[in-house]
Amino acid sequence: MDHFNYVDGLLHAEDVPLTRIAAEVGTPVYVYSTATLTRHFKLFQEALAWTDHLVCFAVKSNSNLAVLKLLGSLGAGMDIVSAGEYARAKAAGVPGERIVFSGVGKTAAEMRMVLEGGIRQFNVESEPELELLSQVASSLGVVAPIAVRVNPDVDAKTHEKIATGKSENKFGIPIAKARDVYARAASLPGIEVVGIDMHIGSQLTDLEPYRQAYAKMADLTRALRADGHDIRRLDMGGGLGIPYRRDNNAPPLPIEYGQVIRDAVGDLGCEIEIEPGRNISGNAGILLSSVIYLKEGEGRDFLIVDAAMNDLIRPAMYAAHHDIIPVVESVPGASVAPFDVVGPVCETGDTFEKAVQLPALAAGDLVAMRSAGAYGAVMASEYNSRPLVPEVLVSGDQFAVIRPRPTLEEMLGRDTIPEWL
Ligand SMILES: Cc1ncc(COP(=O)(O)O)c(C=O)c1O
Ligand SMILES: N[C@@H](CCCC[NH3+])C(=O)O
Repeated sequence: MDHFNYVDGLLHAEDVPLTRIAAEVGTPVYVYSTATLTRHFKLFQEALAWTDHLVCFAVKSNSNLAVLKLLGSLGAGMDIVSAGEYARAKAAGVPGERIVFSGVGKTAAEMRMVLEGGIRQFNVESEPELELLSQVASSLGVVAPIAVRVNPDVDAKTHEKIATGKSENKFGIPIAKARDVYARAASLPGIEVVGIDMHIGSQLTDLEPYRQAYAKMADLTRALRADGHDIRRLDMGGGLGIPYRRDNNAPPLPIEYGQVIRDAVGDLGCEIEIEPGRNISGNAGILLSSVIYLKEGEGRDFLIVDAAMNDLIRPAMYAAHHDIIPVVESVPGASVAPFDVVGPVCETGDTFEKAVQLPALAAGDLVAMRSAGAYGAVMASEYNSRPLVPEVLVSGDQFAVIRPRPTLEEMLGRDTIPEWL
């Protein structure tokens, strides 16, 4: 359930008609709902209510400070993968003890920064990273709490570019090596083992891969405890999928996912961490866009809109589907026709979807691309020198611009021309 609905034939974000946002902010623009973000976050809290837990929002999915502030104020922790995301989480008021640091390529500078600023745990992804972290922590005279990210060699059954739990993927330490790596970790200065971490992929629509992975995690917990390690936290990763189409079978709910976790590791007495991103932010956002032209092609008609692949790259990058709907609801029974919905960028790949059934639209009419709150704005660029797409947050009948559209002057002002040219 989200909070983007037709009211009297006009698409609203909560109580705000999208026409109002388009008129005041212009298009293209991302629009997020505080009510949906809040609801989705709370569903995860409820799913883990049976135990001590921390829901760490995956900042990569939507890193706007206002979004982080909202979730942080509800009690969310943050899963971060860079110094930039750490700085954002802190700027949004999230304390270090609620931030976990994931990623295969953490640098010494990043380690230093988070050790000085406060961090709940490093999810260590390789032996060289472990050695470097030990050196950095020792040089600062502090102890780095760690979980080792273990690669369980499980097929997450998702798009190959976002599956992370197979042995051929770059992530984590092979599970067969885990006991050796933990032994090494325990022997290193500046390192304290606190738990185990896994993350097998994104947009999972089946719980079975989780079951397989978490069963391996339970076995590993017992083995590591037998080896003398104090495993007290289990980070189960993120990845629970969302419905991108209104009409298909919905993926499992957070409550069902929470039950899978409970069945697998509930008897171990560990604190549970999870790292959902898309499931919280994805359906909490839409990309609002205006029609520029209707163009008749040979055998097909194009709807040329003012959003493009630089604003929402998922269709071009993963052949991903986003429902595209008119902001003025089509009257039941009115004629619809197929349109290829495309942006202005100079690539054929700049196609949101082919043959979308839409009512007759004219230049200036608004459309919304749904399910765009995750991996939308965060993956936007200024390709074709198009200004970075702005973002708006709605709450009830009010809205605020939470990232303004840069002016052309601001964009030009970021480059410098060397004086010797
Ligand atoms: C380590 C880690 N945690 C959490 C996530 C969040 O994934 P999702 O947005 O699919 O929940 C990701 C991305 O797949 C990730 O790499
Ligand atoms: N960017 C991807 C998800 C990546 C998940 C990163 N861990 C997407 O849009 O589906």
